Amino acid sequence: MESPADAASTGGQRPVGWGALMKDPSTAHRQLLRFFRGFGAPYRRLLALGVGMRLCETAADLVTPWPVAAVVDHVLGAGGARNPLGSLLDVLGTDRTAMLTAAAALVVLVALVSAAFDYAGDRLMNGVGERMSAAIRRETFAHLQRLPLSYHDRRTVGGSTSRVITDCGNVKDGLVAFCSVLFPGVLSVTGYAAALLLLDWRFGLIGAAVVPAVLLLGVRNRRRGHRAARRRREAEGELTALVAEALQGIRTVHAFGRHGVHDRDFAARSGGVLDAGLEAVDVQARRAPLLEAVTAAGTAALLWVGGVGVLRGWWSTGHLVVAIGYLTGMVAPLRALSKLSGTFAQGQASAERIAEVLAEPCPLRAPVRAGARGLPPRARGRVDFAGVSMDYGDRRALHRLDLKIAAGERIALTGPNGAGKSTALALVAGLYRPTRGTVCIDGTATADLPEEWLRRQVTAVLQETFLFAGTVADNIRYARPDASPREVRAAADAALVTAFTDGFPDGLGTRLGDCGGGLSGGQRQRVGIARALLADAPIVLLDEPTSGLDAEAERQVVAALGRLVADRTVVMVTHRPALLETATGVVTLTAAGPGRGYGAADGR
Ligand SMILES: Nc1ncnc2c1ncn2[C@@H]1O[C@H](COP(=O)(O)OP(=O)(O)OP(=O)(O)O)[C@@H](O)[C@H]1O
Repeated sequence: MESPADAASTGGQRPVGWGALMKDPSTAHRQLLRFFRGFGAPYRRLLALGVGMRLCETAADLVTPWPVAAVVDHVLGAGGARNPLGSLLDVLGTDRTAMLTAAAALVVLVALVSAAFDYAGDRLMNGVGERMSAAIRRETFAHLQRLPLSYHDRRTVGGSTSRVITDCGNVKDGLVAFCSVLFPGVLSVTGYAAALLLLDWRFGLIGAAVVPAVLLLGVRNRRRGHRAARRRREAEGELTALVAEALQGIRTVHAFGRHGVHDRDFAARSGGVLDAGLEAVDVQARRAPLLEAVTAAGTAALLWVGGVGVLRGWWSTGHLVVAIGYLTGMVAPLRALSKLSGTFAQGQASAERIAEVLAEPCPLRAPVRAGARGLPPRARGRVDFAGVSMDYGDRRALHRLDLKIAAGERIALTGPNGAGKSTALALVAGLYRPTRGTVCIDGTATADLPEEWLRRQVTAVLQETFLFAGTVADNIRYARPDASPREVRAAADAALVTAFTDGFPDGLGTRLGDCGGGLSGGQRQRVGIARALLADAPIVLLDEPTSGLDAEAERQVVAALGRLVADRTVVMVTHRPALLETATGVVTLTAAGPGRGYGAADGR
């Protein structure tokens, strides 16, 4: 099966969406493993080496009780045979102190060997767990970023952040627990059970009875644990979304003094997290006493059977010591495994939430269509709307728009609020797909154009320019990361950015705060224009770039825009006369009446 990473990077659509996978929850975890298997593929060799280390560690652990048994049988004189180390001690003759010293040294040596393999196994396998989860996190973020705006319109920023950070973190915890506890634990248990069986079939039967009993306890309530973990993750995601929203709107919260409203919302949603958390704790806690009872019963049975066997001379005391050592060794990882059920339930719930994101079809990563190959590096700039309708869900934004814009024309779209002007711009940029009809650039539908090519042909200055934390120059260079400092400076000069940054001590190197804080509205717009100038695209979209500016700021922004729009196709949305004057034609989108959509009246 194609790995998620491959699927995403090649733009392949996965054969089955996660929604379909989840139809059968009983097999969901297996399907989930298959879904994520591709992330482990590059680490097969490391994993194989890690498995080898674990096998050696298990082998060393199996030797651990034998020196003790040899001491009991050969040094303390309990008598007995068939202890492979006993004959080794016999080499030392009758010097019991030397035998004791040798046995003690052997205990230390075996422990050291086991610890060394444990260390190497942990390094290798946990490293693979960490690397796999880092790859999953990278892929989730990369995929999420490229999902169409229609996906993001339906999600909160906090919710999506929580999937990339917290869910990927939980998957990492699950993977590391798998590598460092589950896998070595299963190896140890299997090794101890097999060794018990080899020691004597009666010991083996007791060991073999303990394993399924403990495993049954592990899977008991698994569904309940999984449901609780899933609910908890959903509630935590909502909580993150709530915090992100309140902090994004912190100025409004302060301005209206509505902290209490957000406190109450937060407390209500925290209640959901708490309930789910308590349920998960309950599921976990119920297992502990049952597990103790099963292991105590197993030990008691072994002690009784072993004791009877020693009394009747079937086995030596040393054999009983070894058998009890094996059973104790077997129970320890089982106990650790049962404590991990919460981590695994949480990891599975989070993996499902990540799989939901990765299973979202991503048209922006679709392979280049044959008809779109051989495009010129730069479009001429003709834009055609042919019978374009656009619905956001069941909300109609545009209805049958027909509009032809020749290369080099500067068309202003006007019309009442909600007439679909911004939607028309978004369609030219290929940010949405029209519900009906086509938007073409130089005769090719945007839906058929490669994403990268389209991005090079269209640039935009929006009502509010979003700036990232970093320097002013970084923000301008965002349009073309390989631009030289001279090109950045030229764009900044042309957009009248240097007119204000030259007054700052660090000039274009001035650092902006989070989300580009620290500049006025007009200054931000000029940085946006410099960015668009640097992109040097043949088609420029302007969405109310001067709204909200005072007369002086508007004059400067319009002057800067004059350089951006020269010799380019421009589609602008504006009501401001200063900008309208630069248009070569005006098209008014008119509401055709409630529920009947909108039409276009071409005012050219
Ligand atoms: N992301 C979205 N999700 C759902 N509905 C949307 C979305 N964007 C716009 N709409 C709806 O589509 C319709 C057209 O919106 P659009 O922003 O294109 O109009 P506009 O003419 O640019 O309005 P304005 O002049 O107020 O900016 C409106 O009814 C709006 O509520």
